[in-house]
Amino acid sequence: MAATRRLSHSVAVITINNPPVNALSSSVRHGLVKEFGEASKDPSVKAIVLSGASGKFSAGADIREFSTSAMKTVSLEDINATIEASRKPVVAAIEGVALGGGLELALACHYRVANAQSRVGLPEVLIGILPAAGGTQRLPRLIGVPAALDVIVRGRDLDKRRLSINHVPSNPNMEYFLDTAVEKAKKQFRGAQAPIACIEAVRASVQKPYHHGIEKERQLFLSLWATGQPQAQQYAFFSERNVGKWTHPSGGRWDNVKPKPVRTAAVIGLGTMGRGIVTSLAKANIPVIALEQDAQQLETGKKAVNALLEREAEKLVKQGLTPAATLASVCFTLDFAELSAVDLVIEAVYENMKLKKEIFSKLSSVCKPDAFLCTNTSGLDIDEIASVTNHPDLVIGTHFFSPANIMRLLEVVRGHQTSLTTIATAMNLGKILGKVAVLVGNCPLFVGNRLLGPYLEQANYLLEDGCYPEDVDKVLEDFGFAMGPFRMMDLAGLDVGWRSRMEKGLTGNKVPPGTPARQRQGYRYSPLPDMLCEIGRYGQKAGKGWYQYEKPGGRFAQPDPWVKDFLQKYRETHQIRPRPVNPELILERCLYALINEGFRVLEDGIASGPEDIDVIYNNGYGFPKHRGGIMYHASTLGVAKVLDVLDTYYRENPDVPSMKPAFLLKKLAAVGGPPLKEWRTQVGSLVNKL
Ligand SMILES: CCCCCCC/C=C/C(=O)SCCNC(=O)CCNC(=O)[C@H](O)C(C)(C)COP(=O)(O)OP(=O)(O)OC[C@H]1O[C@@H](n2cnc3c(N)ncnc32)[C@H](O)[C@@H]1OP(=O)(O)O
Repeated sequence: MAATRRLSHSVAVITINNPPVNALSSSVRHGLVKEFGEASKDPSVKAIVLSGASGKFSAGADIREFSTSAMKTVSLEDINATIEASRKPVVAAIEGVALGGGLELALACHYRVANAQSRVGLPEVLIGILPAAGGTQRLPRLIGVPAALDVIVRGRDLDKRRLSINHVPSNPNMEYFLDTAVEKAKKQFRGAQAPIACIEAVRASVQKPYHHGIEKERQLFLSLWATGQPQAQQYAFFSERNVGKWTHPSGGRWDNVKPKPVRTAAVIGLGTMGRGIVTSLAKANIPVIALEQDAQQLETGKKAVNALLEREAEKLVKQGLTPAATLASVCFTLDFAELSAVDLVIEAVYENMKLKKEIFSKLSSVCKPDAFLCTNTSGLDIDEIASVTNHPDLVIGTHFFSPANIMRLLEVVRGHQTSLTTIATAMNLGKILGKVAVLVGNCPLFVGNRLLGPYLEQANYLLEDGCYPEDVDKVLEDFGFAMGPFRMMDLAGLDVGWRSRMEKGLTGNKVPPGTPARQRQGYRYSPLPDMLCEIGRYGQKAGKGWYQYEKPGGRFAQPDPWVKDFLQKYRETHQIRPRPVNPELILERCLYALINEGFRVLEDGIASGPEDIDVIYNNGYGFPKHRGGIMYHASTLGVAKVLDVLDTYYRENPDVPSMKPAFLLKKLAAVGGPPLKEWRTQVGSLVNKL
């Protein structure tokens, strides 16, 4: 786990060797103590170099050990203290990664050298903890408080050049500076405790001698652990890695099916989604052909892609990296024939089945027979789209999230006939594009958007019952959501859902005459969002929706007196007596609607496990990672409690079927609420509908 070799007789090189990332597991720490002790004692050793095997210094503490007794064995900070106190010079030779405890180890050394490609940072905050092996104490001493806060509280990588050009800044108003940082972190990280603990630990580095600071750092770590947030965030971390290990009921898996290379790709449609997808492919150095239907749209799309690539390039230059993607790797065309040789096509036109089928039928005739055909639909039937092609086995859904060049999530949707190679290729493409790809089954709206339905439904009912958009949004944002449901609807555009409801005959002229305004097929229905769309209040892009904005496309949502008046009149018209709804109830209704649909997705076999749902909702819909995910949160609430609340609500509101407790939820409660990692087994015994 750690071994020593000698250079020039007098230099001992201690190398950490714990594949795949040289995590500082208990065995590594023991190895370091032994090797370092021997090198220190050996009079022929004049200097010690610490390094990592396979081109990686260390990715830090072994996160899997945090909840185990292995943490109680030799502590990293004790090792760091020993290294720092060494009379022989100790040099950290950094390659690859020096993250978290890895960097803290390097900070304890007397000197650090790093190659230009190495990633150096303290990302502990991203898994709910703080750098508690001296990082919050040593880094401010090395680079000053403002720069250290930036690295520690945001979990950012350290900019290597900044270290050399920065002189340690003195700040006459340090307390004010730190208090402001706390306020900012509270707003930015919405309920996450780790960033605040990081700032408090750095505060201790300023106020107290080193050993007091270290003690404060340790206390903060322990109290953070007691909040449960680190466990939740670490579950989210590993879930993101586990979803890559996809399995298929036929026995195909991530490790026994080989993806095909994607050397060239094409994107159909240069709207918002298409532009982002083209940029994403270009960034990954995949030459791409972008196709539009008329010259003007092609030109507009080209300008937009250029602007996105320029922005991406600026970001890289700021990080000291050389941008590889340029407009030169994108070819723009109006001609389908130019797609004849590409390995993979991603269709990204608007959500219309007829149009998508026309395109796929055309692609099937112009593309080479083994080209993979992907659709960026956000919820249409993959099998129906595949049915018009000659090779339905090569058709798959690749649901990107907007902006597609930034958002990390990719839902990979398999149809009934999608081949294993097609799945492997799409999942691998996700990885190449730097996304977290999650394999899901084919059902209306797939996983993420399907979950959104009952959640937004409850949010709308809350307005009917007496709340205002800002009340509901505040509760969910305080819980930690990046955005409440009404701000989110305004951002996405209310017309998207409206058009889909019109197509389904839920609103507009297809609704049978005499249908009550607040009912569809005997169930409760809220026409509120339809009414907003009918008068052009589409949300942010229109300058008004559930909120008002400074201008069309403006970003600052302000509560709108018009909406208040509109809701009051609506309640009067429908003789609804508004009643106060307390924040706990708002949270419960929205959250439990989400959770219940999550259980249904699981029992339908659409997601293969709770982690898949959590990764999708965390990365695509702004669920707070410090709460692990929807399903993880349900497991911490306890399935019995979730069932009880849903049962009560559904008994009182039998006209809201989305709140009828899911069968799987009842089953889990009946078997005593097993831990989340056992839920997959319970689902396995239900019918797999894929
Ligand atoms: C009073 C108490 C005192 C306690 C003091 C503790 C102070 C120190 C704390 C820490 O150091 S916490 C850890 C901080 N480090 C990180 O958060 C880094 C996390 N890892 C990554 O960001 C990435 O994995 C990477 C290192 C950049 C490599 O990325 P890459 O894309 O190349 O590979 P991955 O698929 O992400 O990972 C490969 C493999 O390795 C596992 N893994 C990664 N890091 C860790 C880790 N720190 N501990 C345990 N395991 C780790 C990862 O899960 C993958 O495993 P498999 O999925 O292949 O099984």
